[in-house]
Amino acid sequence: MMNNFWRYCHLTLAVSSFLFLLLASITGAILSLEPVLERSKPFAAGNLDRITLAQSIPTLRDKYPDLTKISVENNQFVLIEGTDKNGDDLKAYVNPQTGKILGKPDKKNEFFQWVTTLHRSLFLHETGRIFIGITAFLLILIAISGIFLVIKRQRGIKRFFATIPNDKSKQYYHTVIGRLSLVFILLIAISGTYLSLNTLGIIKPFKAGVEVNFDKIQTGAQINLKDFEVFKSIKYAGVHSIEFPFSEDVEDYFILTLKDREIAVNQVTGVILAETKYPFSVLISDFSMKIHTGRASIIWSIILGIASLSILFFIYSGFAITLKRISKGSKNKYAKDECAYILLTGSENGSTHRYASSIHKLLLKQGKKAYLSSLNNYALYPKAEQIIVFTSTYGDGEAPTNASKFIALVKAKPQIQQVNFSVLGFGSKAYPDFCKFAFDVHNFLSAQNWATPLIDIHTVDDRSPSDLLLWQESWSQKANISFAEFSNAEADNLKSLTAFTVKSHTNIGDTILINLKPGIRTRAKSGDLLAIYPANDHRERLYSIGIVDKSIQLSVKLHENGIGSGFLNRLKPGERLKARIIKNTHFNLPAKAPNLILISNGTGIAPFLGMIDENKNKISCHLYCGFQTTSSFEPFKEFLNVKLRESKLNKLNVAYSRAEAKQYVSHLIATNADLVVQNLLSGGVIMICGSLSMQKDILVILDEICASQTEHPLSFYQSRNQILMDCY
Ligand SMILES: Cc1cc2nc3c(=O)[nH]c(=O)nc-3n(C[C@H](O)[C@H](O)[C@H](O)COP(=O)(O)O)c2cc1C
Repeated sequence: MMNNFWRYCHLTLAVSSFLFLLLASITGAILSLEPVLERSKPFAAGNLDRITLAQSIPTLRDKYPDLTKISVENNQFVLIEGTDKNGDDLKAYVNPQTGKILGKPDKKNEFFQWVTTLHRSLFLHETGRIFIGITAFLLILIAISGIFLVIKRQRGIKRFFATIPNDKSKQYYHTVIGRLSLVFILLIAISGTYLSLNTLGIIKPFKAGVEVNFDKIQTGAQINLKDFEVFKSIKYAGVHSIEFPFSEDVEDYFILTLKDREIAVNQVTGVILAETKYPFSVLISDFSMKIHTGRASIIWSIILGIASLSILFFIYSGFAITLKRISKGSKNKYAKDECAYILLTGSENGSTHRYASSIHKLLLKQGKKAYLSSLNNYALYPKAEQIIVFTSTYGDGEAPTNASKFIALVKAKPQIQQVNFSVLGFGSKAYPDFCKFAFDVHNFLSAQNWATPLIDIHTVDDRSPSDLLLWQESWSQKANISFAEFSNAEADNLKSLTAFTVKSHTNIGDTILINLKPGIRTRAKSGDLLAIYPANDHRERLYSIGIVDKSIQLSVKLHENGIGSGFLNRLKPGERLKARIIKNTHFNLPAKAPNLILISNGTGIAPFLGMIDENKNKISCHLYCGFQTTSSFEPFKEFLNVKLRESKLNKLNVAYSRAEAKQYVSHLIATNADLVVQNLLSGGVIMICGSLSMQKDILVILDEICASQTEHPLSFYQSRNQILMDCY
């Protein structure tokens, strides 16, 4: 919520000041060149922090007796004014130690003068200055809201400069360049605002000047200027200007305008006649001027120029990001009340919405009545058969802005009729809470009595084509929607087939166990999927595989009239099968898990057989599997007993739903809550494979265990890859 607040502030301020900001930053970038060009002139005296007035004034006076003023300008230019020996006006830059003339001041560059006026007042005098002042103030607020957005995005101030995953998006560059330049922009904005307050008279200007008490001026023997104590103690670097006495009369005196005070000095005795220290406001004005104009140093003026240019980039990228967000809205052909397919999206920057939109188009092309909207527009859908949620995750595993109210809306308005749902989460594993909001939505919908999962939740890491393909495959099978006309070039490339040889084929009851010899170049892991095309057409069937003794093992339940299981059932040893492996990386044996709990029902045990066989490090591994009868467990019994003896499996727990105690695997989990807690708290992994209804029951139990016995909800562990699921 806070994130939205800062985002809306940032956007509103940027929109309201956009034109003036554009002008101010273009002119600011141009003006930052002025000090650089000035500095290139050969008038700099150098070493002004070492030369005292006592070392300089006698020499200059000697050389130029009618000197009236010395000014120290930016870039260490020392300007003298007065009249020369011929009585002509003298105005020149000099070396203060030798008096050598280094050059004459040029007329101020007309172009820079023009740009300066535009920058300060837009040629609108007082009105323009007010607009520019307000713009500078808004820029302070934009920079502050930007800083808060970066802190929020980076999950804390300490991680302000931590790496941001580079997805090459405008948002990435907006943030990365932003955090480098925000502090400089803030300084430009604060100093600009202060200067505006000064010129507009809102901060009362300080009346400079020293008041000399003429009655107290004393005369005496003329002391040489080089011996004036006050001149000895003041260096050029601390001087703005020195006004010389008008005549030799003792009542005329030197006026020294220094960085922090003004003093009057007796021209005969060298005594300080009066001194006025500047108030803090003058020092701040002076500092603001330096900061804002870049006159303090050439490096600073270059930084200012870059910061001004970065504002132009922010204006461009900020508006591009906003336009992308706004353009997410698409027109629906059918009203929500007449649609069977409801596609709801949670998307901050539009990529998730674009993918959902392409699925929407696919459905419309196939004559389906489909409706696309954002999760926050959730409503009652009287004709809905399926709700498909496509959502990204933001912040600390939070909902994107257009999905923040979804869960509350569903609670308030449950659907009347039974609806199937599926959730596709978009996220990035670069964040600790991978797809957390998608898990939250999936778990929440699973617990609604009107909602039944059509397929298991799927996640997409950094828009991975293979992850998308995996979802497409699963969803298209269950929803009976062909993706043949769905254009996704990268995904299509993954579709080439390989030949596998059948090594063994065993039927035990209604279970078929098949071992396939992989091709030389086949790379497969337990938990990956094997896609087969039983009718040699677009119809595809997917089976979870286990790798046992280097061969691919399938455990398939034979269904009456099942085209996939029927086809596999007819295979004979030695025959070749054309199929392809689909990587299912989210369901492979985790490399670093300290312990494992494997939960399956029916042939969902298939990938676990491979994983147990792969458990060469003998990490603690508990298997909970559910079967209908003791005979359906028979095909796996011997293999698992061997693994128990080899210590690759620590404990085997079997539940029979139609024999013995008539239990489901979920009952076994409920009675072993302590093991679940131990596993989760020690960073272990729980893997679930089998039917969606079993998954639903298990998730309810895990949710209760997490809520009552750990500090975090279930989705916390899901988003940290501690709960891995592959159900169908
Ligand atoms: C500021 C920020 C925070 C993010 N936080 C997460 C996160 O906590 N978990 C996650 O899985 N992905 C996170 N992501 C990645 C996005 O969810 C991912 O890039 C997604 O594809 C963006 O989809 P969208 O363009 O529809 O918003 C984050 C991205 C950004 C820019």
